Amino acid sequence: MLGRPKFVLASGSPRRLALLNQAGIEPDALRPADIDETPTRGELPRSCANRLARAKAEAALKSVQLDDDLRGSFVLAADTVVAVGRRILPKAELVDEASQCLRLLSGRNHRVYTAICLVTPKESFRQRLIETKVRFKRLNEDDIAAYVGCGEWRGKAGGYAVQGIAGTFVVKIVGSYTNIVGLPLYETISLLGGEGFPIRAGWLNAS
Ligand SMILES: Cc1cn([C@H]2C[C@H](O)[C@@H](COP(=O)(O)OP(=O)(O)OP(=O)(O)O)O2)c(=O)[nH]c1=O
Repeated sequence: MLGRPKFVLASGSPRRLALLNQAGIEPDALRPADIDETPTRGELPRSCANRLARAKAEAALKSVQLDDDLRGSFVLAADTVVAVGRRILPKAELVDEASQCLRLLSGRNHRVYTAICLVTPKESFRQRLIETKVRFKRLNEDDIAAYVGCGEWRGKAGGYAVQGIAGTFVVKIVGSYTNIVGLPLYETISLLGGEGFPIRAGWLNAS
């Protein structure tokens, strides 16, 4: 009998791995893609997320094709973009960037887009774009200074981590919570299941 098809996660994000594990999927390999994630001039948030998820999947596929053990795997990549209107917020690395993001997000709605891109063993590309609307409470300068001091925002789109202290800023979420953290589980699992990946196989040892 053939075993379960192999699964490669094209991501270096510990959050994406943890979310997949939560769904009972243990990747056979991680192939983070080292690509330039700068939005192009005037690029809209949805297009940016779609383009980067695809580019990450393509880069990982190249490395999978060169690996005798992994050839023919499912490959999954994702990209998360936080936006206020048409404006894409950076993946904050500096205190100033994070503070500016939080000033923009304070007391208003923003959108989090995660694009997922799945490459099937036959090398078809399947893509989905998921949108979540988030409303933050009003943040004053003291709130912002205290938050940037905690550091959890580093490397995160929009300069915050909803799964951390920033969860206390959330007044309302419309849509998928896991989409904000970086991998929309319902849509990811539906996509994988629809392409014949045995989703429930990993549920046996869950506790
Ligand atoms: C908004 C938000 C984003 N994030 C994270 C998810 C992603 O890891 C990151 C957005 O950057 P991405 O470029 O989507 O992902 P990444 O560079 O971290 O990982 P890779 O490209 O290797 O897959 O921000 C949170 O963890 N919590 C949040 O609330």
